Amino acid sequence: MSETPPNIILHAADVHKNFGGLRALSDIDLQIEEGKTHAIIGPNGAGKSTLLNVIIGRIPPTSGAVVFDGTVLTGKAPYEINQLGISRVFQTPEIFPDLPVLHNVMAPAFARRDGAFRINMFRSVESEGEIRQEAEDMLNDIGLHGRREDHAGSLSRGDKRRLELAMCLIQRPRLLLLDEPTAGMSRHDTNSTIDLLRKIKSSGMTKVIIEHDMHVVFSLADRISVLAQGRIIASGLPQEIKEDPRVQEAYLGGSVE
Ligand SMILES: Nc1ncnc2c1ncn2[C@@H]1O[C@H](COP(=O)(O)OP(=O)(O)OP(=O)(O)O)[C@@H](O)[C@H]1O
Repeated sequence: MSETPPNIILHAADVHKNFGGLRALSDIDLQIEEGKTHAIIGPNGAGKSTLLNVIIGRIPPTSGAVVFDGTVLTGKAPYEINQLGISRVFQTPEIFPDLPVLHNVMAPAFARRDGAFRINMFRSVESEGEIRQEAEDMLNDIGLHGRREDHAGSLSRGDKRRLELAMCLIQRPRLLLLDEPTAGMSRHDTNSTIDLLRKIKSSGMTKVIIEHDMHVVFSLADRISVLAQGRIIASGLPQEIKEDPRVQEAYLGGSVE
């Protein structure tokens, strides 16, 4: 009996991006399988953030296209791409610093339910028991429940990142893009974030993760693609990538562990 072919939920096809004379991305062909965690690794300046920005519509590619579940994303505005079910956790957390932590998580849950943010949303917050409960459960999962009444701006950098992750997860995206989700976190917080990301794996959410920390990469990734100087030099299972001499070479002769 033949195996069912994997469902490719995202395909970046023949993507190129030039910044003036600089070729930030060349010949990118990246296929992301539905339900998997796909890590993109590579040295500084390899083009990882540029690739993520092309996927979410923040940067138009010079040529090529990105297709999500049969829909061409290229040319769409970031909010349209978000409405298709793609969320991204940024390197610099995008939160509402003057609002309580709990309301930060409730806001995107309202947006998911209503399709857009409503100006006076928080007037009806207390009556929105279901959403409040969902947000509280999410804060419990992410370890921030004890801080729910504090202003988000007062959180540590690592906690702000976890809050932003909660804000993305509560939208229940089909594809979650994580740009160095554990940067700035202590080892303890990094490990709890790994645990949380593992936990949501069972929900079937597809994740693309950019990460420098190899402990995080090898704890989470089902597949890894390696970018170097704007090109994908290797793509495969974690063990294959670990043993690939081209990857070792791209990391300046260091070992990938
Ligand atoms: N807006 C921009 N204008 C001009 N050059 C840019 C721009 N954004 C990125 N670059 C350049 O494109 C190349 C790829 O950058 P990018 O930030 O995508 O790499 P990266 O792999 O994410 O690096 P890091 O791991 O350090 O975050 C770099 O040479 C960078 O200087």
